[in-house]
Amino acid sequence: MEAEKTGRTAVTRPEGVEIRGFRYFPGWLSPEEQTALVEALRGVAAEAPFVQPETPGGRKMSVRMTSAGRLGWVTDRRGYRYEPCHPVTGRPWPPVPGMVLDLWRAVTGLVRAPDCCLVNFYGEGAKMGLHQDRDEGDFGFPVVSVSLGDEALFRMGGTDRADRTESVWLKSGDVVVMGGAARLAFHGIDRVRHGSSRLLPQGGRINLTLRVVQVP
Ligand SMILES: O=C(O)CCC(=O)C(=O)O
Ligand SMILES: [Fe+2]
Repeated sequence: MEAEKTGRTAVTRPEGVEIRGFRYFPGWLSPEEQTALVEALRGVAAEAPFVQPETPGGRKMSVRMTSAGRLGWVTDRRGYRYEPCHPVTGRPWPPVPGMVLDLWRAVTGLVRAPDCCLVNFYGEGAKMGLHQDRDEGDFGFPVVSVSLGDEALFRMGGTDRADRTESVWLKSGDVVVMGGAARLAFHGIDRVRHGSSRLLPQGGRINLTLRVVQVP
């Protein structure tokens, strides 16, 4: 167990377990940290409103998205890519909240900060199909995912779409690191148990995905 100084109190972080190369840290964030993070994300969404994007094939995604950081992940008819500005406001994305950068450093041990903090919002019935994260320029850096709010069934596979998969219910405060062999592993959210958490007053789930996009 690793104790980390957060200013007022020393927080004990879970060690994590390995599932098919994914590193899973149940309960990384305390309830107080989760509340503070939601507050910080309200600030992000006020500057960069959530949009319900379209896939390159023209289908509306069920998840709503926004980003923080130097680059934001977007999708529309022109394809999946990273952009320096919000697609509707045209303004640069707001900075990644400090506590998210702290989490990235603590869980990865990396000095290099992520370029993108993608914020996914799952309302009732939203899900995300099995996919790989492969729009980044360097797969040597891990992807870190943070879950807040309602529980979600997270499916983890291998680098081939047909590989066997294993699923866990991600809960509020859980962190998953996709690095090494799992960096290009298929993953997705099959379903969310709407109303299973009280973190968000109206229910729903927020997922943050932190990525290094462009090196250097
Ligand atoms: O919501 C999640 O837990 C996964 C999100 C994800 O895989 C992505 O945004 O690429
Ligand atoms: Fe992903």
